[in-house]
Amino acid sequence: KLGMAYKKDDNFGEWYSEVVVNSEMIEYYDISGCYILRPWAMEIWELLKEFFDAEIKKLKLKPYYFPLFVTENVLQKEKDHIEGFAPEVAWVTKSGKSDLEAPIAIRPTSETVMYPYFSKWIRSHRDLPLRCNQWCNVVRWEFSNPTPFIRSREFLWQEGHTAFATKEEADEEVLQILELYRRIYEEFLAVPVSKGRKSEMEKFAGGLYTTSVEAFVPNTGRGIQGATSHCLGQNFAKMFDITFENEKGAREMVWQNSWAYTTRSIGVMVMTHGDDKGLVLPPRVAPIQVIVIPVPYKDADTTAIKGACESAVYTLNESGFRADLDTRENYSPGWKYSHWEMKGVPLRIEIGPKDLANQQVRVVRRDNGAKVDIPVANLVEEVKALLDDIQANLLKAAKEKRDACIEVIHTWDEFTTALNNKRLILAPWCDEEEVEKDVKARTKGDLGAAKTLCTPFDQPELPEGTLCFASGKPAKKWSFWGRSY
Ligand SMILES: O=C1CCCN[C@@H]1CCCn1cnc2cc(F)c(Cl)cc2c1=O
Ligand SMILES: [Mg+2]
Repeated sequence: KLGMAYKKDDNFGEWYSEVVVNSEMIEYYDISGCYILRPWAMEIWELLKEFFDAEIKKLKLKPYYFPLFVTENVLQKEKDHIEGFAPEVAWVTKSGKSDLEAPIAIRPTSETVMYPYFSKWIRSHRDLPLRCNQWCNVVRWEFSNPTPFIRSREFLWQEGHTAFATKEEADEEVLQILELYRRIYEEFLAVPVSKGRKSEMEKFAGGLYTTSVEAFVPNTGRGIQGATSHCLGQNFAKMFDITFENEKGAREMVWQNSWAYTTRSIGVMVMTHGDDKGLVLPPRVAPIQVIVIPVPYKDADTTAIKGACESAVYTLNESGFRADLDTRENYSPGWKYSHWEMKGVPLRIEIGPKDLANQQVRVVRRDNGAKVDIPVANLVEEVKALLDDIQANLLKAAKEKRDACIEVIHTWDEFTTALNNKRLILAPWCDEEEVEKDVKARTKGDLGAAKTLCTPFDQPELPEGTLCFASGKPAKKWSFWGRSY
């Protein structure tokens, strides 16, 4: 399929659906909220996983796989943290024609699946730290508008679950993982994110505190949680009796963390960089970084051109780049240019008779369309420089766009104006939950209410006497507010 029917700035929702399908990342499925992830998406997921898994292995995480299914009474074990979630739990009630004795839930997350065994495995301080990670799918039967990658009823994630003897160790790991999430977004997906702490109302109810990396989608003016790293304190240790005998022979409860990022990260990247020609891939997550296309001429030496293409691909692959060539006879070069632009391939190399004669290739950048002729002898170093520049350029452009959306406000009127202008709001807040609830109530509407996105670790100076924009009480911190996904 060539060309886009929708423009990003005219009809963002339709544009997004079209990009993820035309770039061959997603195939729609006949169950609402479920999507087929095709190679162009899975290869990106695998590149992210390769980085993240190697990094957590340096932190001594061990790979596990726990069952998909959890019994009702085990799932209900942690009532207060799941009471709000009950409607989204998917249940298996039959096998074949016969009813199951008791319904079995499909995991929406794995605390209740894992922690009874943490209790069994952890006896002594010598069993700590326990560091468990699994790469799996989870199911949450949500009803709000399903969106490929962003909000689906089944998604892929990694979930880390760790246990330590001391709070200090847990606190440290929360931030180590959060930094890895920042790197996933900024160094791989070229998406700027803000590290911060969730409010008491927005945090994971079963935990002690929640940190997150928050992204922003300028086209919709909505914040979006990129990944989350919780300190659970000793809450689950108490609930599941996860205790250990310390060096002095006394029994203590463990301190736990849990953290995750999901295939949502791919959707955020698509929304951030895509344009009206389709997907734009940051080189570090591009399944193909360079596509080489022969440009045959009527009486040109097509064999020699094809040979030049093959040797360019070979040289680039030998140098560690993901290069491929498109020698399909049944498509014109022009068709191929549009096709690979739609798929977001960072660099296109064209080789025609003139290029052959001059021992050069024509390189075209997907991010800004710039064309440059480079000598075959300099191919590897020039391609490396271009890919590095594209990676940096995409992050820089996205950061500038996100920063241009940030509006610092001080009063309620400024807040509502900024909200209606699809801004990412930075506001002084008294940090009272009642006020957060009040803002939600006062901004309710069909676009959804405003909420706190996070309190950024990087706090601007808060002058003495600054008042909360919503309550007029003394402000305690700057927080990001806005509508969200
Ligand atoms: O965010 C993470 C990181 C990885 C492990 N889990 C935590 C908390 C997950 C919260 N959460 C999120 N969604 C849920 C949906 C549900 F249906 C039920 Cl029963 C529970 C939950 C739930 O606890
Ligand atoms: Mg949810």
